[in-house]
Amino acid sequence: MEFKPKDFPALKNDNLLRAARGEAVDRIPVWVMRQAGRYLPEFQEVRAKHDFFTVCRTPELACEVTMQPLRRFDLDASIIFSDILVIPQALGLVVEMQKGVGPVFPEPLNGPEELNRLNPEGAVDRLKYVGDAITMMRHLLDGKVPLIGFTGAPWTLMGYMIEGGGSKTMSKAKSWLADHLDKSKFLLSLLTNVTVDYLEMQVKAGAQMLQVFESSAEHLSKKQFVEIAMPYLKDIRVKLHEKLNKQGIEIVPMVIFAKGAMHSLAEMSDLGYDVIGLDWSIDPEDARKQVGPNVTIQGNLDPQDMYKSQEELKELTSKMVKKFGKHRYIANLGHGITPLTPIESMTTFVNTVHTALDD
Ligand SMILES: Cc1c2[nH]c(c1CCC(=O)O)Cc1[nH]c(c(CCC(=O)O)c1C)Cc1[nH]c(c(CCC(=O)O)c1C)Cc1[nH]c(c(C)c1CCC(=O)O)C2
Repeated sequence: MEFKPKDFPALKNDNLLRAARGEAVDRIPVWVMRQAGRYLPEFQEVRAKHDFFTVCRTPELACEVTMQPLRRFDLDASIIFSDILVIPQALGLVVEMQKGVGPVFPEPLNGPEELNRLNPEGAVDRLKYVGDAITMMRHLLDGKVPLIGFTGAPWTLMGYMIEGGGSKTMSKAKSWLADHLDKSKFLLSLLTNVTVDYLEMQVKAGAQMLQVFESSAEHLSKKQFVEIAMPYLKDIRVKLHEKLNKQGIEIVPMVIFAKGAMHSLAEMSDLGYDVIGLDWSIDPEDARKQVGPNVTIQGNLDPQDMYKSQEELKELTSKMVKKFGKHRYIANLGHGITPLTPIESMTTFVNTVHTALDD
């Protein structure tokens, strides 16, 4: 069956979007980063049969795993199954997902002289499969909950492309910043432009909210984050809004999640994003003070708390929700759910968010 990005079923639960826009909600919306993932046996089953990026590139498979957590838990959002590293792939770099290792680039960018290996021409066309999965998912969701699209932020993508995978120190990527700042900025702005086109494509395909993952912000000093990474985060928001406005396309809420950058919440609240994602390192009340009243905050239970007893988890979740309150708040973990998380912890987390303010 072919799915077209039109005549989408009406949204039945729009609490996520209302929270993002600062409107009143019926209940606190909750979703979980990496909610489609290895802690679910049905996800493992799909992965046993198909390579990671085959799942990303095959809309039927991507939709199946996107749907899996929604069948089990009373979530208020879905997030399309994909990965932030599809952009480096579309630019021409090979990325493999290796069992027990994570993403690996057999041939990373070894120096600024290799920037000409990147081919931004037509990159977004090569990511059309993500749009196809989004459109198919909007129809399959039947309006149950909104669908979130996402991307990696420029600095985080640059880090993976230079390190060739995850890195404890990001020392190669940071040495680009120190020794080749102009070339680094060239790369960051190339990634920004592709990202803007990519997010535009996702919105046209049916994404109803967008999250930008700056997961490697933790490797930068505050000064580097503010002076080097943040201007591109702003550019993404400004340029995307401009593009959508020009075409008369409705703007969707945007979330910035910069892991390890809780030192710059006040600065981030000026970027014009509707929602700021919090990592688990910061106290809710502290975060609210720093971002002010006009931004929605999302987070931020420590993923490790999902391994505690169900009673403790309930207690911690309930305390967190009470601190955040119902206004301008989206509940989530403070980073992705980890593979050995007991499934019942997801049920406890989600249901506790929904009932925490009842008494
Ligand atoms: C840094 C990053 C990546 N990918 C992503 C980030 C940013 C979020 C974060 O900080 O965690 C984003 C991402 N990756 C995945 C999603 C899917 C949507 C969702 O359910 O949230 C999302 C939003 C699937 C995935 N992406 C990956 C998996 C697990 C791999 C597998 O199935 O074999 C999933 C479900 C693999 C991946 N992909 C990446 C890494 C470092 C890894 C390996 C780490 C790990 O193993 O958990 C890059």
